[in-house]
Amino acid sequence: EESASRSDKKKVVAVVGGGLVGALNACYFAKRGFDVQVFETREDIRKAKIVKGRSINLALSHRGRSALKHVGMEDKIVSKGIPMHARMIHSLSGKQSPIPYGKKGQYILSVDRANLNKELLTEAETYPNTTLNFGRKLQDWNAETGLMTFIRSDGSEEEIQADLIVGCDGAFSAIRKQFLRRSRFNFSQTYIPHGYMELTMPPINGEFAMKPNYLHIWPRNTFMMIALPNLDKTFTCTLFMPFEEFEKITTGDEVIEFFQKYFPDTIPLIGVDALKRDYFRLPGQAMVSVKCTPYHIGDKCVLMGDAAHAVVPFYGQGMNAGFEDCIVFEEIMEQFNEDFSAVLPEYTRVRVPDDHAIADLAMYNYIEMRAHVNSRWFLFRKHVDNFLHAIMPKTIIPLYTMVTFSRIRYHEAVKRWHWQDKVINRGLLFSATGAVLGASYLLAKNPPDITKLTVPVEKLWSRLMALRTP
Ligand SMILES: Cc1cc2nc3c(=O)[nH]c(=O)nc-3n(C[C@H](O)[C@H](O)[C@H](O)COP(=O)(O)OP(=O)(O)OC[C@H]3O[C@@H](n4cnc5c(N)ncnc54)[C@H](O)[C@@H]3O)c2cc1C
Ligand SMILES: Cc1cnn(-c2ccc(OCc3ccccc3)c(C(=O)O)c2)c1-c1ccc(Cl)c(F)c1
Repeated sequence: EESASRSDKKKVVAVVGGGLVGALNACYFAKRGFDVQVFETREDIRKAKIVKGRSINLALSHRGRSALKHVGMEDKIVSKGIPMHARMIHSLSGKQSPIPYGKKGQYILSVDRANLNKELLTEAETYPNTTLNFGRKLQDWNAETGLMTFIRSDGSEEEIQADLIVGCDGAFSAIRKQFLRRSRFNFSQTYIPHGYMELTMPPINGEFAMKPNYLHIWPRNTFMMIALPNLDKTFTCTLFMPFEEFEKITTGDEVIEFFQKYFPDTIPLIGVDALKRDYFRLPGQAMVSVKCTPYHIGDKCVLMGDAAHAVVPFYGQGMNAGFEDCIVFEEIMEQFNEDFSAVLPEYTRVRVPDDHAIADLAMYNYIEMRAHVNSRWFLFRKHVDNFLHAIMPKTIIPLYTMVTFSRIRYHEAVKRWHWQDKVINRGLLFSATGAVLGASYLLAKNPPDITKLTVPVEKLWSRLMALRTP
């Protein structure tokens, strides 16, 4: 058994998983002077050949930026991100309607996933007390002794001891497997019936095919598509659709027929041949929601990122929540002076309600968008949000704003959202009652000739309800 501890003065922290959260976490623990060992299944992605046209991007917002800032990485990552100041809602007719996210400084950033991971690994490696071990897949580990067994790329086994194990090995975490064997460990996993597929929208004459500083959204109830810009002037489009719909489309012509029906404006932008080719490159990918508690075992192991809480991507918060895990853990390490026996239980107590809240919010968004949201309803909802926020800025803060542009704890944002809903409903009830009483008084005083009413009330009502139907 090989002991990883090089120096007796500082404890050994093993970060399992060198993805986005693991790489950032390595920086946090290294900054504190721990002897950090990162173990990642994949080979070093910085040495892998560039896979052209496979740029996957993510929306980085305030929570994630705050976590990056703490280890001095915010400016470097933001400088390679593309600001998206508003949503651009695409209607079926191809009409594009921008709705700002908020005040000038409130924008989200489209960042390249692979580059972000590489930058964070490189930053972690700049700490002399950090070692990155690639080609290591965690096979098993012992919660009492902290002894881990890794399988190397050549099939050989390697045993490593650590004082603290940080499980950042994603939604299908091997670290979490041990948790599942323990009493009073609560775990839920839900696959949703939708899948996702990424398609690339190339530049036209060297320029972006659409306006770049927007999160482009095509809300079609059951079907949704988004597009985020990349530095190479392409857009990465993500199509969300039920697996049974993916399975119905089996030929290139059926792909075009489908896009003609739901996303006609994107056909000339993505290209007929590219659509027919890229659509069959990979099948629709699954999306899973994982919730569990507690996040720790004794003073030995803690889960962070998707290993602790995989969320469906309908809020663009998965990575942001995982990054915020790092900064919350850091704050508790400071508070309890790095005493793991106090830090780990406190981290579970503080963080579980928030990560469960964002998991629920993301699922709520998915269900809400799938059921009601077409372009008219999306526009209506967001204009109402922005209007109420404009007239009562301290009282009404849109939920999306609290989640995306603040570090209000996720579960507090949900509580406030419910409170605001009550205020609005009471307000609407009050003003509706007032309007009815006032109108009745006026009607009683001088009754009009109702045959001359230009737009009968039922026509108004049917127009409002039409916003909700596709
Ligand atoms: C379609 C889609 C769109 C998304 N869009 C956004 C967005 O816009 N904004 C946002 O904030 N989030 C978004 N997310 C969520 C985001 O991708 C995840 O939350 C984030 O990648 C989680 O990071 P992680 O490091 O916890 O896990 P991962 O990124 O999954 O990294 C886990 C790492 O652990 C390694 N590993 C796994 N098992 C082992 C093992 N046994 N031993 C050693 N290493 C192991 C893996 O190789 C991987 O490198 C999206 C997700 C999806 C699916
Ligand atoms: C990647 C990313 C970053 N943020 N968002 C996001 C999510 C939801 C939103 O509103 C929900 C709503 C609109 C209208 C009515 C109810 C709810 C908004 C918004 O307000 O602009 C933005 C996404 C995203 C991810 C997947 C899909 Cl499918 C999608 F459309 C967007």
